[in-house]
Amino acid sequence: MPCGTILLINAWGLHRDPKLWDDAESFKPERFENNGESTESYKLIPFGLGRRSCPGMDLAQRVVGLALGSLIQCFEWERIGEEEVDMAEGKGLTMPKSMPLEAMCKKKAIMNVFLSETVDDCL
Ligand code: HEM
Repeated sequence: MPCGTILLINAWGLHRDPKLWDDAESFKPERFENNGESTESYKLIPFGLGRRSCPGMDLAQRVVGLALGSLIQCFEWERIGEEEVDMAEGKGLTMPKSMPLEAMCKKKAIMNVFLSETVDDCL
């Protein structure tokens, strides 16, 4: 390979390779349970690897977990109809959904306490 060649890693392909993953296309968060202790972690590179990997990785992982956890804890979520959510990928570097996600959410009882306390605190 000539000196100065720019090499791009196909993370999309790597993350779906059936030679690397058991049941590669399925959502199985439990497969990462022991991630920190295993060399398996090098198969998952959403933040890149090495000297130029994402410096915001720790922040992003905390914020995404916190935001997702809050949405699940504070709201009941439902599909808008009987059909499964269409997870087809659209075009683009950031893997947008081809169909926008539409869902219904209803605040859980815990939110009444939270909101009334917040309002009371402001008065
Ligand atoms: C889910 C959220 C995020 C993802 C998936 C992500 C992913 C990435 C990836 C794949 C790279 C390129 C790494 C490489 O070239 O090998 C990168 C670079 C970078 N990211 Fe992130 N990132 C995220 C959030 C953030 C946040 C929150 C910050 C800052 C607060 C950040 C700052 C940067 C910077 C400055 C670079 C360039 C690093 C360099 O070129 O040396 N990122 N990110």
